[in-house]
Amino acid sequence: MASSPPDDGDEWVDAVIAEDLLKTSDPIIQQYLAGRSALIAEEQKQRSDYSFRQNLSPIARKASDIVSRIRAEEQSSTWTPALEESLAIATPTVTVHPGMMFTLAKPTMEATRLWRIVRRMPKGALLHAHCDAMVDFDYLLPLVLDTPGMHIASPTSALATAAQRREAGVDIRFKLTRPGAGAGAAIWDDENYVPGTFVPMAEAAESFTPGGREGFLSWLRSRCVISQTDAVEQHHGVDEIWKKFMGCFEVIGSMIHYEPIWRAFLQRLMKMLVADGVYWVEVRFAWQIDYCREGSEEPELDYTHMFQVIEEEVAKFQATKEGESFWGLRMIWTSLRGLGTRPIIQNMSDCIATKLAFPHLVAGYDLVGPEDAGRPLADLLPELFWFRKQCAVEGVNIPFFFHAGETLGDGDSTDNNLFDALLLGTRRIGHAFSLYKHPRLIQAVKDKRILVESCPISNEILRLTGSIMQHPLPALLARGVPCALCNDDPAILGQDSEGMTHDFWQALQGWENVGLAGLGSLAENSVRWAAFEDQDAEDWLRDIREASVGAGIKAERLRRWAVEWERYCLWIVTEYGDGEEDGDSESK
Ligand SMILES: O=c1[nH]cnc2c1ncn2[C@@H]1O[C@H](CO)[C@@H](O)[C@H]1O
Repeated sequence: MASSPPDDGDEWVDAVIAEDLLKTSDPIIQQYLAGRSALIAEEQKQRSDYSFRQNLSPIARKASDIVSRIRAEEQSSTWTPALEESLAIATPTVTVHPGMMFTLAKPTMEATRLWRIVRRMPKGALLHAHCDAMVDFDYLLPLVLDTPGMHIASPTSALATAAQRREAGVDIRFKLTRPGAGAGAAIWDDENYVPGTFVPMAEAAESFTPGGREGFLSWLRSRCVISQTDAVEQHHGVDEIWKKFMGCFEVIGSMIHYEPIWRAFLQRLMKMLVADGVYWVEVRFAWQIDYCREGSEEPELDYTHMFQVIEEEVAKFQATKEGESFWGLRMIWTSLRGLGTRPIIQNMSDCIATKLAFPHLVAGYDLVGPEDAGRPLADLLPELFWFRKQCAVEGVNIPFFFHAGETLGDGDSTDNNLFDALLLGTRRIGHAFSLYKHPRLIQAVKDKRILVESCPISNEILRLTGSIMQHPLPALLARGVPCALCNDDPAILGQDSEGMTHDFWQALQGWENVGLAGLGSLAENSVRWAAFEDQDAEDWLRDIREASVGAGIKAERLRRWAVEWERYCLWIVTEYGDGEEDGDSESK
């Protein structure tokens, strides 16, 4: 073949082309294209969002086409190679992955039309998120600082040098003691601070250098979040980022285990979720019993008060105008998987005791912490069988909602957690990042109607994937696995907001096959697989199977969600429709 393009001036070349080349309208090419479309359509039938897509109303179809058009426009106007390259030049230590890294894309993303559209979407239920990491620090840290009686200590050293401020332990708690004036500054002073001494937090903040209160808040924030720099320096690897991540939990955990803060925390969480179109949340939490009531520095002996407060605050929120549409909140009890047998059994007992006292607030049980660091589920079998037996003895039903396969491994013990999660009867799987490598398991997950709680931004920040485009969720959706999107640890990992808009947005802009209908299906799944009430395995599966035509609470909420979805699609059409879309096309 000639390597140079035909010269425009050479008329004979055009003549040869006109003579020899088939036109797109020629039957052979038309036949080819028909076969091609049929093959694509055939494959799309296997998708888990296929039937949702098929059943779109005319308005939803039109909204979906509008969103696809806007997506394509922004793809070519905003998400250009030039933008990627300008970021690569500005940050030479960063590897620019196709699809862009989340924290680099975030400010641009939040200014798009697609953002405004996704923000408004009724997202249903948030099924996978860790309590301490759910409320934004711009709200939380000033609140903690301004709560009377809050003190700060470092158990390891003063917080004088940059290294100490970066690495030393930080403990923030309510204390009755009132040391003499000026004691707050001692924590910044290597000479005079006795490690472990609690000093008044407000005083410490005022005497912080540089910057006083503002400087203090920004330092404290840096101890609670994975910074953009931490997130993009991927050459540091999974273990390094997990070390930073665990350090954040230690700082945050200490400060929210105090009644007034816990109450405000819950209100903020629910308010921000509703504002993001999330009506229901299942919160995983791993608190030791170090929670204190207002005015007390003596930790409670059990979880009763903490759960009492949850009950009160949910009811209080639901009684407000804002909270009218909030369906509620339940907890998924979690133990730290890395602990030994004794503390895990103790924690399981606490779980059962709390379940007996607050059956409606404890939805299930899970194990958390860095999965690659162990212990794997296979190693935890004695504890898990004990738990099951003990639940039976006590007459409670606490189903499993296991994390599994949050790993890059293939056939290692973390990857194999997927087999155990399935065999142990998990109702959903948290992450299931490595599931796409397991054809037999995928079949079983579908047969048993297990939902995958996928957390794409979390997986990216914790270094399992370089960008949304490398994430395996599309492989699961294409194979028909039911999935929901979740935000995992949004306050720590960089979404910086309680809602799920960032994760939904990433899925929409990242994956051509998803589209508005795909997002709708993921949201509908979150409602369909929510644990609204205690159910035995049979009733749980029946409600998932019957979905909105069932008779129970789940069916009723699915119908309510569907009404919101239609209203939302109508809003898209009214706001962004320009008459070009006719709603007849194959919707994505
Ligand atoms: O994505 C995750 N996988 C496993 N464990 C996690 C993840 N995110 C947070 N935690 C763990 O949950 C506890 C707080 O509930 C923390 O110990 C944290 O390490």
